[in-house]
Amino acid sequence: MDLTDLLASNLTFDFIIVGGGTAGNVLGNRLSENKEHSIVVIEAGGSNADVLNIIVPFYAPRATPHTAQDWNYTTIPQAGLNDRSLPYPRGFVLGGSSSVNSMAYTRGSKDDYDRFARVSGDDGWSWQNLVQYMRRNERFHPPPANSPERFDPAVHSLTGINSVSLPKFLRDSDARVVETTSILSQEFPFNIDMNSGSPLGIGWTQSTINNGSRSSSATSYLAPQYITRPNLHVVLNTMVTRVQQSNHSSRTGKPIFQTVEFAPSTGGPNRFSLTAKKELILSAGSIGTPHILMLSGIGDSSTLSSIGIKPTHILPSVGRNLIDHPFLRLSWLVNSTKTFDNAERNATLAAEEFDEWNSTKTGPLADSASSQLGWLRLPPNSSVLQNFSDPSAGPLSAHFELLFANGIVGTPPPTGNYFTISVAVVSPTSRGSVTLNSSDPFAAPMINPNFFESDRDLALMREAVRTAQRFVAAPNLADYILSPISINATASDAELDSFIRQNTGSEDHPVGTAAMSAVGADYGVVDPDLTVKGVLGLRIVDASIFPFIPAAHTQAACYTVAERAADLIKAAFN
Ligand SMILES: Cc1cc2nc3c(=O)[nH]c(=O)nc-3n(C[C@H](O)[C@H](O)[C@H](O)COP(=O)(O)OP(=O)(O)OC[C@H]3O[C@@H](n4cnc5c(N)ncnc54)[C@H](O)[C@@H]3O)c2cc1C
Repeated sequence: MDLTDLLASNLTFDFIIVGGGTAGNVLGNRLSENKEHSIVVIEAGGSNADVLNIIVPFYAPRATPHTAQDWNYTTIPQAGLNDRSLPYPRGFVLGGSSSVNSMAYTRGSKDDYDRFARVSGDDGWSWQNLVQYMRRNERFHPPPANSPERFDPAVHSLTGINSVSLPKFLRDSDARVVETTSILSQEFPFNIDMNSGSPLGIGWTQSTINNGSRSSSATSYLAPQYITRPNLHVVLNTMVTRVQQSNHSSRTGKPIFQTVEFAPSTGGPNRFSLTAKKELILSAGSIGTPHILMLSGIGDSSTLSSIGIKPTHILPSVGRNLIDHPFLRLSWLVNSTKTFDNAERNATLAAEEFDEWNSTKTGPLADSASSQLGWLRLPPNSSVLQNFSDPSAGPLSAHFELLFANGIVGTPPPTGNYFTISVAVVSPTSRGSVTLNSSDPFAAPMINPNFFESDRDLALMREAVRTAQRFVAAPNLADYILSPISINATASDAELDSFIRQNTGSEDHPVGTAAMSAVGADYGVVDPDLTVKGVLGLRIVDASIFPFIPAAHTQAACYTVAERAADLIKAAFN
């Protein structure tokens, strides 16, 4: 429904969920399992249906940035990146970032979740206790029985809601990458299944793809059999402008924040409001959630007062602790004509590929761009680890990631064929922020991922690049790799640092801006049950609550958090 339908309906709701994104739609689905509970999900963006750049897996890089499905944010100038500002995509559409992301589905390591449990003091966030929720999320589509060993069946669930699958269309670089894992097995071991809790090594990418089309929280958790539930309502094109105190508890005196104020996403002066009968849940993501909290006066009181927002509840951690993965693409000219650069330059070939996808949901467009991922740690004797303490969650967590692709992701140069290894620092120590310079809810917040604030992250990125350069120097790739188009393996550290600062962007994984901490901690925004500290009626369920960033792409963790949160909410209102 749209806002007009909602206003005309006079409906009331037990649960109001702000943001129909990755986490929000999990909650919409799970909470509406109880027919007695009425739910509304309020989403700022529009429908995901019929948007080809969302549906066709290989078109994912076209879904953002700077599109109608993107919030079109830009970071503030990054001191660590030669003062460049970066595009900072977030899904502005039903399904949120799960509708526009690159679909890699990586849970992360046991250590990542055990650190969540340690810092929150709640063992429910440990790997062992979360596996059941990972399995509720995942509906794995095993490849045909005769395909080569590319996954461990024991790791996967066939009965969850969100489709996950392995690449179906084999690309020219696939066999070369896998062969290198046996030729250089010491440094680049093959990992049969990176979702086992022990991700280290190189293995096949698992992606949120359902028979050749994207699986997002909108296509899975809001599939027709769920969205037609009479107690589940989804309102599109409606921007939540703040949350408001509706009452206070006569028993504890604590303020109750169960009212939400909203407006058409197109803007204008009109404001409407609804009060949840049971709970208001923010699932607006790592940028949207702290933005709404601060607009509501929940945050650091002096900063809020300085931009004319009346503080309503003091929680200085709101918007702090922004953590993201710095990301850099490296490409090499190769001695092969079978890369996906060809179709980017040849309209006839591109049309043929689209026709194949359109008629059978197969072919090169039915998979994402990256068929293998690698999760690697520095060797224990690395000088980086001698100069800095280990920033990872533990010995099972990677320091950096390699993403392999059979061509240039995006627009290639006019001639040549390419192989790409993108690299990312996945155990970063830099911390950034989301702040406001305006009380106008339609003004973008100031986003500062603060890349390379920490020298340790720059040192890790340097090692990641050197590692990718060693990978392409493998003897089996000698007649394949011709020359680097980005940076030479002979570059000095200073030259490499300068290249990194000039070319690094975001892997689009912001987390941590409304972080969970232990009950009674003097920092953090939510308690381990994800309720906002010091108030009643308000909970946060999205990537903003992560206290640390997993050494992984972040959607699987986000789905997992939302699945557990649904159980916590059900338990609280049973
Ligand atoms: C381009 C891109 C590529 C990525 N690639 C991968 C990948 O390959 N693998 C992976 O695991 N992760 C990837 N990620 C990250 C992953 O998608 C996110 O971590 C995850 O989806 C975040 O989920 P969320 O629920 O926290 O937020 P979102 O899914 O972003 O949901 C937030 C929702 O809230 C809505 N909203 C925000 N503010 C308001 C408001 N004021 N009123 C109403 N609605 C509002 C938004 O429109 C959105 O729908 C990528 C992200 C992007 C953007």
